[in-house]
Amino acid sequence: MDDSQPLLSLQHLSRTFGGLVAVNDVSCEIYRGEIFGLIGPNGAGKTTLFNIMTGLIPPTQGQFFLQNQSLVGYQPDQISQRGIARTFQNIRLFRDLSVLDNVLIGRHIHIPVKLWPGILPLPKINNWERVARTEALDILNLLGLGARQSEKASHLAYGEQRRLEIARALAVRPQILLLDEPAAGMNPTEKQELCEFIRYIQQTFQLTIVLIEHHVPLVMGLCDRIAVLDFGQLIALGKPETVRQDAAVIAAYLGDQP
Ligand SMILES: Nc1ncnc2c1ncn2[C@@H]1O[C@H](COP(=O)(O)OP(=O)(O)OP(=O)(O)O)[C@@H](O)[C@H]1O
Repeated sequence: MDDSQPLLSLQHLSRTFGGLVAVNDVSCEIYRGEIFGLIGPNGAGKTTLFNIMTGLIPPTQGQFFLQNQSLVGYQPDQISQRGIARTFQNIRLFRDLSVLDNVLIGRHIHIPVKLWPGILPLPKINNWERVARTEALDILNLLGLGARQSEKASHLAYGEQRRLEIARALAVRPQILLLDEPAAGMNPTEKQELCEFIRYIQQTFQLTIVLIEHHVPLVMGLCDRIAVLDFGQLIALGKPETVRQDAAVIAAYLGDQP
């Protein structure tokens, strides 16, 4: 693919809930390999935009494209198969399943239909399972969780659970990873480690990353470009140093930030 072309293109996306305009005519383009930040005050529409991009809710208006293919109307699993994976603001793990099984669940969207039981012989299915387990374990090892593979997810520390959520999203083999407030609930040291971790997975898995984050120093230090939403509208888009000095952004959001 030509890297001068956007990987993800949002075109005039809007979403209303009753009379409330949660996302209002948002257009922007995200390029391969970027770490792209999405910031804005509470209720600005950030998660709603993620929910649209992952097929959880349809936009009221507008389109979004992955490599020129419109994904409006696609279900979450179809979008995931095409390369967009996400984590959630509140950790959503299967707490009673093992660490490894949590990652395998992410991997299972790639089971080819022809491998479903009853269609192909058992050895083929077993082979697929073996490959899936090896890949899942590779991801866990890369994320420093390999030694914990058999433990229940609920036994992991908070920061480890966040990493496990990311491991599960990576098992989808995404091109784009959407992280919804990955630093929520972390102390300053953990936030610093998270920054390094995000850079590490971006390079190791050749990802494009879009992250929602309230911690401004983290976003400014980590992201290549930042989009700022306010009352559903895109009020600024650019490099961190440009966005930081934008009068509308300071008035809407940065004024009371550290
Ligand atoms: N399913 C829904 N039904 C009704 N209103 C909704 C729904 N989802 C979101 N909203 C409203 O849409 C607006 C945008 O919400 P959203 O969660 O996208 O904001 P946000 O920028 O992610 O906020 P935060 O930083 O607090 O997570 C809010 O006013 C919210 O109450």
